[in-house]
Amino acid sequence: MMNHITVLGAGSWGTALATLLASKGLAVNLWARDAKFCAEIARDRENPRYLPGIKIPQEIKICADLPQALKKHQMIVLSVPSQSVREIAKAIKPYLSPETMIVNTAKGFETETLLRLSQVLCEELPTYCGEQIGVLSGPSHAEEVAVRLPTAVVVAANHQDVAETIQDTFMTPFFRVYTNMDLVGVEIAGALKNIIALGTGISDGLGYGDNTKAAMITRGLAEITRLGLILGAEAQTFAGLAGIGDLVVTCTSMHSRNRRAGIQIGQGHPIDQVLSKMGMVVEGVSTTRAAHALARKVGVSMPITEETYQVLFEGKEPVEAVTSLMSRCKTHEGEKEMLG
Ligand SMILES: NC(=O)C1=CN([C@@H]2O[C@H](COP(=O)(O)OP(=O)(O)OC[C@H]3O[C@@H](n4cnc5c(N)ncnc54)[C@H](O)[C@@H]3O)[C@@H](O)[C@H]2O)C=CC1
Ligand SMILES: O=C(CO)COP(=O)(O)O
Repeated sequence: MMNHITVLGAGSWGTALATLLASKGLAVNLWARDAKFCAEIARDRENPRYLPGIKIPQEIKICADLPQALKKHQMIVLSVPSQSVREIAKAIKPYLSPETMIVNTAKGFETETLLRLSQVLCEELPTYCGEQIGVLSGPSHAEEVAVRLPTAVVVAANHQDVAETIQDTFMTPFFRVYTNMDLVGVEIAGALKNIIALGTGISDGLGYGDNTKAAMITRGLAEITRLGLILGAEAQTFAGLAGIGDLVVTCTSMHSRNRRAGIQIGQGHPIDQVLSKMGMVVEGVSTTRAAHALARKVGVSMPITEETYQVLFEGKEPVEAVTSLMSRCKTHEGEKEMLG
């Protein structure tokens, strides 16, 4: 277990995780880049923009000064959007100690390079690659973790002892952490479920029903698994918390920003307006772009991702996207479909 933790990013997830870690009696620093915002949440002990109604314990030190936030740390938790992970990795490099453990909690790919986020961290922080980097994923909306509703997640790393150290650090009576050695699968599952949540939201926004939602989740899992297997993931991971677990919660919960954005897009609101009004990161948008490119690169069929891409980036009407999905050539379920 690690006792001194710095959480980088005071959005919904960083704030919830800092609160969870502090509830265990750990020494927690919470960093955000905006000094005025930091001063406000330090004064009010609440983060009204990203996690309203949740009291931030006095014990958490909140600051906008990165060297100060990292002065005494054993573990760094990254809770910034996926497209900022490289920038943050560069910024923290001078302040790391040889023992620093890094836990990424963002879900996505870097769109420019199509890399998984642990690969981005490995590029920027090669000394820490392998033995000191882990990933926390699984069905865990910040709003529910912050009020201590029972939650189960998964931590993945290349080494079991790294995963277990992170597991011990985060585990509480209301936050159950499993380990998983399939880092590739856990990262791919956590990133891609956001595309399906956008698509399911669009279907809800169009007024379609529970049958449609179930179809989206199930066929979504099939295409996530298909891409994952080609990229080296293990099939079993997609049946676990990072796979079907996170897919179910994100496609059905009103806490999900991806689902909520999808609903508004399905209702016909302009995409730019929907995203700017959300005021929080909707990771599925950049992940759709990345997965679309990855699927083409490796030659994998991802029909829901393709149609979500068409709606988000090519101006296709949501209702036409559903028609395209329903009128695809007939096919079959099962092991064979995983090959193509
Ligand atoms: N909110 C949730 O329930 C969960 C979120 N996640 C993942 O955690 C990541 C962060 O999500 P949220 O906290 O929900 O997002 P958010 O939109 O609530 O907050 C993001 C925070 O990161 C900050 N930020 C953005 N770019 C930055 C940069 N370059 N440097 C420093 N700070 C920067 C923003 O100012 C904001 O405070 C995402 O990848 C998300 O998928 C994972 C599990 C649960
Ligand atoms: O990853 C999440 C829950 O596990 C959060 O999903 P949203 O980003 O869609 O809110």
